[in-house]
Amino acid sequence: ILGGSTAGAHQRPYMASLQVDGHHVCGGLLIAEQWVLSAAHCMEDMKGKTFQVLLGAHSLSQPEPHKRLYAVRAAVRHPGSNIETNDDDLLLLQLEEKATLSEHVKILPFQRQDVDVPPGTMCEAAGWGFTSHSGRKPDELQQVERPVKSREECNRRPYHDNTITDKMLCTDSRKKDTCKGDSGGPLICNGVAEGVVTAGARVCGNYKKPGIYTRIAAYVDWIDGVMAAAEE
Ligand SMILES: CC(C)CC(=O)Nc1cccc(-c2cccc(CN)c2)c1
Repeated sequence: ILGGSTAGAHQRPYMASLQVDGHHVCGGLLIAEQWVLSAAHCMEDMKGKTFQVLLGAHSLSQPEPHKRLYAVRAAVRHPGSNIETNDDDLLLLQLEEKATLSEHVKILPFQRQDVDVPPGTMCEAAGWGFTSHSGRKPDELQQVERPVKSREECNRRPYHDNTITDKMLCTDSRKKDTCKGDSGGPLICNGVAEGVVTAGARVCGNYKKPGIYTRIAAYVDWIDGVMAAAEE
């Protein structure tokens, strides 16, 4: 997160850190007791290694009473996701067991109505991604407030030039923005998860490349279907 601030400890108890070999790779959000939603791009460069999911954390390094690392039983990428585009950039992770919910570990409701967030709406992103262009990594969860940018404007040059689909949304990225390591985390508008951070143009804090998020409401059927199928 560029240009943001340290979140209040455990004020965002739905936040997940996706870890490989004990290192933070991507963010995620707890959407059900046994399911974390994240971004499909986070599985690149995994080289067959496995994810673990850290819940209940504020600091990545310090021991915290409610911090717990969960093994992943299943990782389900959206079938439409691919490395060339930002399309369908969603990943569902089934935890090895149901998460123990508490004041520090809570489910975040996501938007189920497939209606665009009005441009200008102030939303929040959070994550343990880079806090500088030089790639500084925070130990404590960071957050930033960003206004939604209309798809119509976001699709113009010099912005994303007609690559933003109805299943994506944009936020202004001047100075304050998401960055590497924030992928997979939530964009929260009025207390509801509306988006999942995608790497987009893989640049940060440049007003010409607004932040791109996958619109969760456009994938409700897929999300419900994957979770239901695992219950059978
Ligand atoms: C395996 C993946 C983690 C590789 C990857 O994501 N790289 C990468 C590099 C530079 C910026 C970003 C990035 C992420 C989230 C938001 C943004 C821009 N808002 C950029 C992402």
